[in-house]
Amino acid sequence: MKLRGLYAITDSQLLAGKFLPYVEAALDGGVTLLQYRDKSSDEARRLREAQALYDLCGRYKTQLIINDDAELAARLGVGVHLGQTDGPLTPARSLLGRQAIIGSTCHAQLELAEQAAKEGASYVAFGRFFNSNTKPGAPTASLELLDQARSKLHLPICAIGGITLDNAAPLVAHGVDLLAVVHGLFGAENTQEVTRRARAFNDLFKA
Ligand SMILES: Cc1ncc(COP(=O)(O)OP(=O)(O)O)c(N)n1
Ligand SMILES: Cc1ncsc1CCOP(=O)(O)O
Ligand SMILES: [Mg+2]
Repeated sequence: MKLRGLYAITDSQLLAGKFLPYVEAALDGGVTLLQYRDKSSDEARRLREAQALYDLCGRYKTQLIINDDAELAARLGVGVHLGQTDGPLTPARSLLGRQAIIGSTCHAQLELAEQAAKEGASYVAFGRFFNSNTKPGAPTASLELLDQARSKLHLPICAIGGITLDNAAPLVAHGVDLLAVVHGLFGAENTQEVTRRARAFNDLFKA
């Protein structure tokens, strides 16, 4: 499966009280990957919500990715996204199998991406590219880094951090395969606007 297009990421605070309708609206507009990102330690809620997303993704033929938690991903039989402090990639690959999508945060460092590629990552993620409400302190990455990554890596490249419809086009022009978005997608006033934004993000890959 080609990893290219919109990568929607949930946010428990932003989506409080409208979690499933907003996610479904995004899937309706077209989502290549959906990441369940919940930084709480409420395991029961995490399992319940991840299961609900799994069911929804099944209906829309979208791939679900769990942030941080390879055990939960294994329980559901889906992919995982691992940051630099979320545990090593190799055991996660053994746990989840050859087919599973495993993503790796590489901040703004090409060396981290090369290492992740060696360890069997399915995609590498750079960012943040812009000011982010969700993770203001994330290290900043540049378009030049994307150019270097594109020429050195043979893996899908994901960009993250403050991405909106107004600033995403240059990222795609510099070789990004996946646009990972929280606020720029789910910070919308209503579900119709979420769907419109999802479609518009995907259209950037057709230009
Ligand atoms: C697609 C994607 N890219 C980067 C991240 C950030 O992961 P990490 O650095 O582990 O930070 P948290 O998201 O866990 O706070 C991501 N989640 N998804
Ligand atoms: C998880 C993460 N990692 C780097 S920036 C970021 C947050 C992305 O959210 P937003 O699209 O709202 O900036
Ligand atoms: Mg993490």
